[in-house]
Amino acid sequence: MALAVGMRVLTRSLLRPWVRGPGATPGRTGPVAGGGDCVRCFGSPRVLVEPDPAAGFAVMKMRNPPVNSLSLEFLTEMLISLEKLESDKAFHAIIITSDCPGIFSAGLDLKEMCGRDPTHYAEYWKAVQELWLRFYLSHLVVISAINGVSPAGGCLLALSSDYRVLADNPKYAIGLNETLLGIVAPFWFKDTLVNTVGHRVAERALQLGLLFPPAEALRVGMVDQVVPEDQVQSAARSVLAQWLAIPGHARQLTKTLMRKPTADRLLKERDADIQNFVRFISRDAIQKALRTYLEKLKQKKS
Ligand SMILES: CCCCCCC/C=C/C(=O)SCCNC(=O)CCNC(=O)[C@H](O)C(C)(C)COP(=O)(O)OP(=O)(O)OC[C@H]1O[C@@H](n2cnc3c(N)ncnc32)[C@H](O)[C@@H]1OP(=O)(O)O
Repeated sequence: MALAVGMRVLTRSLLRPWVRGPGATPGRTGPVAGGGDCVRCFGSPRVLVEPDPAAGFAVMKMRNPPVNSLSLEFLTEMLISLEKLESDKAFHAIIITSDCPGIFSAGLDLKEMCGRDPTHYAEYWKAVQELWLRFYLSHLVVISAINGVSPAGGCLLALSSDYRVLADNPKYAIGLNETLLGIVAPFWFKDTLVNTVGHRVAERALQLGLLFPPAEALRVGMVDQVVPEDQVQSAARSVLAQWLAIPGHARQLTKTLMRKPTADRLLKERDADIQNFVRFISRDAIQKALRTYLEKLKQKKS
């Protein structure tokens, strides 16, 4: 409920023509990454959408610096942008990528799960569920152009796409590393991984909290393609052509056929999953583990 209200308010206030660059004003043209001008860009503070309606797709750039952690506001803005693209018949596909150098997404925002009250945890988890359901079941072709590291929730986002292109940089590890934080990936994270890499690889990866560097990620099927870093966007665009050449209704129905049973598991027990999350995350031992992990991240710097 709170999410629905929040989304309505944000839709009105944030989805405006978006123009990049200092001093830019809505409605004017601004420069876009990779050169050229972006006349039709729109979005919100944390999500830049570069549409190419003639080609039938848009690029959704995550820019929640420093690490694209999936805060409540950021999740909400992503959902709104996705909804806008899904409701426009000009778009058949999106490419998700990052505007934060070296980071695709650091996953769920640990600050949303630490030191807050149960009402907040419930609202946050509902938004996380919603993001996964919307991306996983989107009728659009969703391609991830993974141009940075993507642990845990960042990996889940990539796994929810139809196709993953990863930049070949040994630092750009991908995986569900929850156990390293002392937490447990919920069943729908696990199911999404199993559907991608199979049961055995998922079982080992989940228990050990493995983060796979590009060559390994390709070998186990976590990603579909590894390309030189400067080619990740162009490779994503090239592969899109193959997906868009398939009759849309047939591809969409097939996607639903493949994914709906997995999504239905969560849909059937959504409230119970929220209660479970709130109970789990509120435990003193879990709060302590998360605080320690955040502290370690800080200490790494000094
Ligand atoms: C029954 C239910 C069970 C619960 C299930 C919960 C499922 C959870 C899923 C998740 O996604 S949990 C999050 C997992 N993410 C990680 O483990 C990544 C942690 N971050 C990193 O490893 C690194 O930050 C990085 C992404 C590799 C980037 O490294 P870099 O050296 O470039 O930056 P840092 O100096 O480490 O970080 C900058 C800044 O950002 C803060 N930060 C990093 N990650 C997060 C995060 N996930 N949430 C919130 N904040 C994050 C970090 O603390 C730094 O902050 P400051 O020190 O500058 O204040």
